[in-house]
Amino acid sequence: MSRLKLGLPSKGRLQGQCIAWFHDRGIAIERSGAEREYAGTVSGVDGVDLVLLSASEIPRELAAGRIHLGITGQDLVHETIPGWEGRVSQLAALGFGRADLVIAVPSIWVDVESVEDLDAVAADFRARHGLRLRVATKYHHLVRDFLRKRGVADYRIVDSQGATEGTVKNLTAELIADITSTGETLRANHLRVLEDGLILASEAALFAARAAAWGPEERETLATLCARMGLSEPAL
Ligand SMILES: Nc1ncnc2c1ncn2[C@@H]1O[C@H](COP(=O)(O)OP(=O)(O)OP(=O)(O)O)[C@@H](O)[C@H]1O
Ligand SMILES: O=P(O)(O)OC[C@H]1O[C@H](OP(=O)(O)OP(=O)(O)O)[C@H](O)[C@@H]1O
Repeated sequence: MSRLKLGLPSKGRLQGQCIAWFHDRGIAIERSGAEREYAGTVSGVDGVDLVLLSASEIPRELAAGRIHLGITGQDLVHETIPGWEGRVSQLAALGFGRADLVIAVPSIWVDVESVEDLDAVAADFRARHGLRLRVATKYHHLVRDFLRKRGVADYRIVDSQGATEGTVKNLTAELIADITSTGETLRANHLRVLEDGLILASEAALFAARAAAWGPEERETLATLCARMGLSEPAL
């Protein structure tokens, strides 16, 4: 029998919340093997194989159709899959893993309150230093789209895959775009979110891959899963 591949985060807070979400719907996800072994089983529904992946790899696996279903953050799907709506279908937003992708500037930039103000800062920075403002982020596509729509063009992206809030202090960027939830990391690093600097309010969501091999058996398993989860079946 062809089996449906379900991709879940391999560790961290998202994994625990995913397992709890399925548990509440009568589906048991159990890690198997050694504590650190990335293997597990799904029971309570037939025909599902578990694939444990880094949250940031799940969008790529969905886009390629190597997994049929996957749970990860909307921010990662929107960032990683160009034209994501054509390649995956969001079955449900799950209400956990909430975080905001925001643009934040040094708190001491008292005159910079909005994205519009950034344009003036960028022009000033260019005039004084002959350089473009540097925005540190791992969300290159989402940040570019957001700033383009708001008419900010005189900047450059500096890639930062972690500890992004530290880049301003380390003088590798003038401002940042990153995920925040409590805001503590921003505050601790003397950064302030622009008043209209929310790029995306993200949460974890269940996605189905359009490119996956949806044979009759996988479709039947999907129908069973959707019924169990109280979701309508996606058109794939
Ligand atoms: N406070 C938070 N900090 C970071 N990510 C958060 C937070 N709250 C929710 N998230 C979400 O969790 C997801 C990232 O999860 P995680 O940190 O496990 O992924 P990752 O960094 O790709 O993991 P890995 O280190 O395995 O590659 C993103 O979708 C993000 O929006
Ligand atoms: O608003 P807060 O509650 O302070 O949370 C936000 C921070 O948490 C995340 O980092 P994480 O610890 O996941 O590590 P990362 O730098 O590798 O993303 C995120 O990148 C922020 O730095």
